[in-house]
Amino acid sequence: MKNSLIIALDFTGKEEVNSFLSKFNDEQLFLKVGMELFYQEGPRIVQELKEKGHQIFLDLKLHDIPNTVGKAMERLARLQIDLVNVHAAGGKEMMERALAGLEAGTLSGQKRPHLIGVTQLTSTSEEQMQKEQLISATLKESVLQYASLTKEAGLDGVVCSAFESEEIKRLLGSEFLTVTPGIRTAADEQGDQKRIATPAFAKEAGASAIVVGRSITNDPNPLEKYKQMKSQWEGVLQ
Ligand SMILES: O=C(O)c1cc(=O)[nH]c(=O)n1[C@@H]1O[C@H](COP(=O)(O)O)[C@@H](O)[C@H]1O
Repeated sequence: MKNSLIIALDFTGKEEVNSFLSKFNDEQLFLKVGMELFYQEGPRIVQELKEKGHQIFLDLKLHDIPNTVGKAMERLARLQIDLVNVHAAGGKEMMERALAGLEAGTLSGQKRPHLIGVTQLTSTSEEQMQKEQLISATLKESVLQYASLTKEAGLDGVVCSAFESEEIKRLLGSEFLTVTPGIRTAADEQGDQKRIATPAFAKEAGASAIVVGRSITNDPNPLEKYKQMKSQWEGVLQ
């Protein structure tokens, strides 16, 4: 889990996924299955990717009443994924029930998937947060509050931007996971992301893992781009 570069498979379906992965010469990867792919293909896509030896971050960002999220997590645990998330905004009780559901659903002899809480989405700016969510704190304070709540609920870490990672680790300990999306190289398009950082910046900030989607998936040579970003993340000079 730690030090992983997780590729976001934000594709419309299995065919696109297979064509993308065929360029990686059987390399074992850490892959993120998100809403788009999961809603199209269902749990089977997770099983198929696991059978090929990949690790899976199932990014469904659950956010509902505690009972519903707890029961849903019990089902998701059966998929034997490596990492799964909820929205921290759902509250401490919801997160506690999510964890309990995940534990209840994990088969004996299997490892419980890591559970992390999404703080403020990397597509949210401070201005937007203050205006739309009526939060008068700074964005960093809001992320730290969600991170503390997530830790109190017993979760393994958070999703945040690279800009908040260092402080979260300082406050909540180096073992508390910070998974950071919104990763771009200097040449990449920002798209809808607001808090973007390079792989090297995320490494400096002590991030546990980075999540990269379009920078790799939209590149004409995804394998090369993956290797480039991975070596920047791992601190190898180009
Ligand atoms: O939970 C996530 O993975 C997530 C949280 C967040 O705050 N921001 C964020 O971008 N993500 C996901 O990370 C991926 C980023 O994709 P790119 O912007 O294309 O690199 C997408 O699949 C998002 O759903």
